[in-house]
Amino acid sequence: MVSPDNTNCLGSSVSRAILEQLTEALQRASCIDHQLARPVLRIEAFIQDGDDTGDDGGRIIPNGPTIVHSPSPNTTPEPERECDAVLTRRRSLAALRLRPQPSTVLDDAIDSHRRMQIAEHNFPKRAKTQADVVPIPDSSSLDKFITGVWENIHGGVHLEPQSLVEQLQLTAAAAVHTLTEGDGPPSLTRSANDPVRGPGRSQNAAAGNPDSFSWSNVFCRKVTQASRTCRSIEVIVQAHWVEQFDAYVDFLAATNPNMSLTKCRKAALMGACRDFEWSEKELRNKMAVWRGYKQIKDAAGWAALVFAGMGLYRLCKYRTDFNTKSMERLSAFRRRIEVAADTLHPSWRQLLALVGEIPERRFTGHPHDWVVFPDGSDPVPLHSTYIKYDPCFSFQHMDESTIDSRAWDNNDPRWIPPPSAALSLAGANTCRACAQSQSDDPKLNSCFCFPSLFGGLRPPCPVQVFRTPDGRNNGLQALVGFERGAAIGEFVGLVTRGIEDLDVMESAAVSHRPYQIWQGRQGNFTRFVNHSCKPNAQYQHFVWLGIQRVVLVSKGIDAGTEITVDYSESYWRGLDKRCLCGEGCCRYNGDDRP
Ligand SMILES: C[S@@+](CC[C@H](N)C(=O)[O-])C[C@H]1O[C@@H](n2cnc3c(N)ncnc32)[C@H](O)[C@@H]1O
Repeated sequence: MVSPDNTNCLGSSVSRAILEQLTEALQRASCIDHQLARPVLRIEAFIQDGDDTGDDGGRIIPNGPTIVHSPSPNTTPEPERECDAVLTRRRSLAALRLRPQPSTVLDDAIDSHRRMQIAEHNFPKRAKTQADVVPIPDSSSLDKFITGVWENIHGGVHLEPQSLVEQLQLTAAAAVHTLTEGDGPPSLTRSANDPVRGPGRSQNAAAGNPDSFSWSNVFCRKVTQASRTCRSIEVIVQAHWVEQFDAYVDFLAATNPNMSLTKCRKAALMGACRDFEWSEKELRNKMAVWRGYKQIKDAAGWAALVFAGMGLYRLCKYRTDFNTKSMERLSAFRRRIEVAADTLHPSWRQLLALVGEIPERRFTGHPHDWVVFPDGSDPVPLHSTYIKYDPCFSFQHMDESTIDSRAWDNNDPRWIPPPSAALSLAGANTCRACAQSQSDDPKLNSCFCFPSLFGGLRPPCPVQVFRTPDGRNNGLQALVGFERGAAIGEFVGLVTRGIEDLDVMESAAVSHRPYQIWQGRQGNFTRFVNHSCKPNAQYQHFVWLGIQRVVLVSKGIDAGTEITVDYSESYWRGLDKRCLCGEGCCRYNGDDRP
């Protein structure tokens, strides 16, 4: 506790220091009245634990005008004094400081590049981080592992065994060009001890030129892909080795009936140690992890191992989620992972030739040509799930809408004129949401409202068409989480008009020219999004290069949940169907519906 004397001392010290520090701070910040219309002075105060010697050695903390009650200065050597200064700051008894101006400019800049700025009434904004919000528990190691697999399959991983050979060739080419300058591919870097050019000439003369940069990009991509392929090969070979080890132990046991199983294992292990040239401890440690790889393979198949992310080693080393229930859960993903791997990476199975498996592709076509089952049953072809409704069912998957020429004479009804003279002066391809310029060329594009859809590559979306268990036929499931405000996909199909009594998206770029987007025969995965009275996504207009698009935007979706939207009142009105969303707030499940 602080004694009355000390309190008095502290009081006068505080007042004096406040005046001194305020004067100093206000002098330094004299520019305030030029920048602010109505400047307000804010002062923060805090009291911390500290010693109560009563010594009024007020010192200024370097990062703000502050008064601190601290021990008197000492005479220790420099380095120790520095430590002491840190200690002094930590042990401060009381302090006051001017509150820094919030950096609004910086915050705005970050926001505008990440998310579209949309009118409050219809855009799912990012969730606010509030202190009183109940924290979402971290997903389990197994969930993280599964998410990692989906991200790799739908991300930039390319598993081409051929890339290993290419890597060797490219590395050799680069090595040659590190020594000889001129013809062939440009070299990447020069070492400071370059034997040809001598020390001091560390930079490649060609560095910075576009050809060199482009070649460097390709080289880096190929080496990264080759390394990724090597990593996949490593884990499948190690999982396979554990199978070989177990088989050898069985062989020893069968051929040596007098040997106990433990002795057989030991014999096999010692033989392996000799060949690996590792100690028993080293091999045992490695084997424990490799056995984890084998268990993952047994449950979720080779594809889960091949496309595993960085979490695989951790999962297998610490085995936090290795129990029967988890492995059963994992096995429900086996076929689903295969569908995605086979359709998006048709040559991945070639890697399995290394472990004696027949690399035959099981699922062909488009990833959404298959309907998967959450319980892990075998996926079925998409058309088979519509035969009973439409014997002639067919569906063409496409990434861009097509214009029905009979309805629109190839004049895209989604075109909208620039909204104002000011914007048109800024450029016809200026984004209406972020005011940045839009281009399909990533080098020229500056609009990052929906970067996964517009202005760069459009990677495959991590979603699967799944069989609903409750009579809604198929639905769309998110394989990874989509944060609030993130684009899931564009609603694409046939841009037409005049369709009646079929599910269509009604829209209008200019009020007198309504159009419809019909997904009955062609479109993308958004065709499988069901209605919910408590949806986790919604459709949103977005103008890209002067053409109105309809974007499916997340309102916050967890991995593994069904993606739903609200079809709206006008869809259900007069329709001879009941809503099966199952939500407590369901508006269209009874006879009393409008
Ligand atoms: C755009 S499709 C959605 C995908 C559809 N479930 C399928 O298998 O093709 C719309 C149709 O799905 C069904 N549907 C979607 N949401 C539903 C819901 N909440 N309750 C009942 N049926 C629904 C209706 O048959 C509707 O006509």
